[in-house]
Amino acid sequence: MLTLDGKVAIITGAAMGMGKSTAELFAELGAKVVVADYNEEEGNKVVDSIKKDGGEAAFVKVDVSNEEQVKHMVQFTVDTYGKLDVAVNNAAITPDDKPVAEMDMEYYDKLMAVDLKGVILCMKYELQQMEKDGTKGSIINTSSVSGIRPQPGTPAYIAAKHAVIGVTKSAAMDYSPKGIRVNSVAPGAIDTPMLRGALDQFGFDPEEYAKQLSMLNRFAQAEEVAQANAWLASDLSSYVTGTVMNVDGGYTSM
Ligand SMILES: NC(=O)C1=CN([C@@H]2O[C@H](COP(=O)(O)OP(=O)(O)OC[C@H]3O[C@@H](n4cnc5c(N)ncnc54)[C@H](O)[C@@H]3O)[C@@H](O)[C@H]2O)C=CC1
Ligand SMILES: CC(=O)C(C)=O
Repeated sequence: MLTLDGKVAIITGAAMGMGKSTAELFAELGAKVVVADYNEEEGNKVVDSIKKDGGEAAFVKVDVSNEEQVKHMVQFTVDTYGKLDVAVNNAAITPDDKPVAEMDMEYYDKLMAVDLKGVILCMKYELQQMEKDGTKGSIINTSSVSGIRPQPGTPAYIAAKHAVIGVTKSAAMDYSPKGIRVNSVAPGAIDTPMLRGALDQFGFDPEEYAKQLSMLNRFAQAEEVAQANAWLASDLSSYVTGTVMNVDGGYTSM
């Protein structure tokens, strides 16, 4: 049976979207959850709702692009729940919206700092903690179908999401001998505030876009990505490391 009973998990970007659904599902499956986000108000609402449903959760404010704050996030987790077993490095900002020759380099720097450096910083301190404690943990980094099969006009996001897959494989290679598994998840079109924002930005019709981006002809709900995260976090995936799990309704096979 899939259970996260007894595990302590950090989920970044857990105030909204897939991070929120992942935090809620992990708590339902028995994990103690650290909801990590820079949106304090929404993050605390997620904690309150988990606690109301009988789960265990705590909020920590973090900007994942800030090394000191990421270090604090991991220390907070250990101070609050005594250890760290699982991390879902999911926080990211919205894709850019112009081809390379028109790139806004200020937004490029901002996006890279959150969507790539943020994932690396989180792994750095999570791995240090797991190594120190001898924990055979599981780390899941959120990439995207954009890390495999690019969409037009989003070069910075595509670069970051490809690199998330690369750095996941690098960490898997270095830390699997210690029993720490590192995988990435590549969501397709998932109905979250980020996707709705991107559709607005490009003026795409949601119904048409869903058909183009999925064999199933629909957007996924955030819970459907949370389910993949839960499996990778659990002992049921004990022989899986260094992989990319596509949760995209078949898009990358179309
Ligand atoms: N929605 C979609 O269709 C897809 C999303 N993704 C990826 O899935 C992940 C989650 O995306 P969504 O749930 O759609 O996004 P969302 O925009 O709904 O939620 C992102 C969360 O990250 C937080 N966040 C942003 N920057 C942060 C920072 N610097 N430090 C801490 N927290 C920060 C936000 O406050 C928010 O709670 C992201 O990595 C995204 O790139 C990948 C493929 C498709
Ligand atoms: C937001 C995102 O990652 C998409 C639409 O690929």
